[in-house]
Amino acid sequence: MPMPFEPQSGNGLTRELIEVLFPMFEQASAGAIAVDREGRISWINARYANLLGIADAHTVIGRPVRAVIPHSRMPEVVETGRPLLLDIMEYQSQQLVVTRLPFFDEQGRVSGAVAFVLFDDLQPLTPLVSKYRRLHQDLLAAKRALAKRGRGTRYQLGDFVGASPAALEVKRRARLAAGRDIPVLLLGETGTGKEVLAQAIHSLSARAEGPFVGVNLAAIPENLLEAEFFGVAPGAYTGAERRTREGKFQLAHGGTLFLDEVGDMPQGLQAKLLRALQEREIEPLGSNQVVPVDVRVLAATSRDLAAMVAEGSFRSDLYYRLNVLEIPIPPLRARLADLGILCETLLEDICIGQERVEITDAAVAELGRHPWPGNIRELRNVLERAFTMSEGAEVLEVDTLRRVLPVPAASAQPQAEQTGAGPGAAEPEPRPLAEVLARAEAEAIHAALARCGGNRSQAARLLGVSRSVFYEKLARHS
Ligand SMILES: Nc1ncnc2c1ncn2[C@@H]1O[C@H](COP(=O)(O)OP(=O)(O)OP(=O)(O)O)[C@@H](O)[C@H]1O
Repeated sequence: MPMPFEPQSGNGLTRELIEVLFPMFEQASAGAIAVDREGRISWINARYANLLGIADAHTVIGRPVRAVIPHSRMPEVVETGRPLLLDIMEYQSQQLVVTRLPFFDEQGRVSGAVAFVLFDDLQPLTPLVSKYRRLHQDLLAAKRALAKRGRGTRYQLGDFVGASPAALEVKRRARLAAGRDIPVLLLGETGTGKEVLAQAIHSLSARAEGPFVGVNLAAIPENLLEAEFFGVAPGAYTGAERRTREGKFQLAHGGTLFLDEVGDMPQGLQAKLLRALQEREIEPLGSNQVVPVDVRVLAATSRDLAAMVAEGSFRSDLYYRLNVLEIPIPPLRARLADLGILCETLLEDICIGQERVEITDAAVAELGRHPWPGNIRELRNVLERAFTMSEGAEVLEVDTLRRVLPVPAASAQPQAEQTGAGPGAAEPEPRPLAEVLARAEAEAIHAALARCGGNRSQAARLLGVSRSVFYEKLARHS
């Protein structure tokens, strides 16, 4: 050993190539072997024999390669005449990365094959393998998202996570709602999953193949709402487009119209919406023609709509029209039994394409002490921040969560006061101004939401900003 390598004969290019490449490959590889056209070992170098734990290489010459290396694919190469350029082969507990090439005689017939072990352990390939896995998972996630978007929705009923009695009751009602073509009113604080449920009801309903169109009444300036709902006829007013602009009603024709924050609908529009629902037709702005529409309305609000009816700020006839079936969704603090499963599901989603992270029971219990004014949206946000801060740790611990949980409004005090240290003794670490401002803004938003029991219109008023500015900031910090 080593024995000279002598392919019995070869046709031009292949033989030349093998002659040029062979010494290089043999030197650079962790082992090399050759077989004849029957798949019997005709040559093996000392390094490979060593790697396979063969004390005397001569003892294997002439033996069928599979008798020595059970998972070898050399017989396949000599049979097909096709190379296997990159393969991972198991040998006992090892994984070997191998390349196998056939060689030919002058008549172009396969006369044998050579194989090189490129790596005898996968460690050097780890960055490549994990990048491949990440890309593969990203691709799967993108395909799933695309498939759902094709139907206009991203959520199914299974996406409303929870097994507490309260969560099961919500799902029972959602199934009931899906089976009947009636208006449904979803009641719940911000981030409790009203939109998740609305989409799930649509996906389960007979209108599933039709469009799902959502409109957030609190996020659209009042003067644009009517055009947004009913569309605009060509040249309806100075500066209006020449083409017809379709409103949400037309866009939702044959499907479902989801009216989010319906409690924020101005009185004028309430009357027009009621008419549209009763007559099943609409009149685009600037047009004197009515257009028939077939939509099923799902409405949602975080406000106390019954109280608004009692005080006269919401039309009672519209309220009864929308509220044929009511689905109250409890806030997260009222179904803490679901916290564990929610964390698990949300973390799975957050980690897509990256290493999976778990959460300890103690950390879940710590989360249970927070009031969650922003509900599941806020929980997701906290877990995302914890995941980022955990810097590759496999488990989220209590300490990491304490660092990212918003400080409850009542106990938010300067650090020096909390530690009892004198002035200047516990100076906070300077952070970039943008980060400090963003954190202060997020905390103010959470504190306002907590104070108003999740009612965003009230929270916006408390902070002295318009509803649309509040929504925009809420989305940024959620
Ligand atoms: N039960 C749930 N299971 C899993 N994820 C949920 C659940 N409820 C809400 N979420 C997640 O929380 C986020 C907010 O949900 P959604 O937009 O449906 O809430 P919402 O009640 O409509 O909020 P808003 O009133 O502010 O519009 C989404 O990322 C959603 O995926």
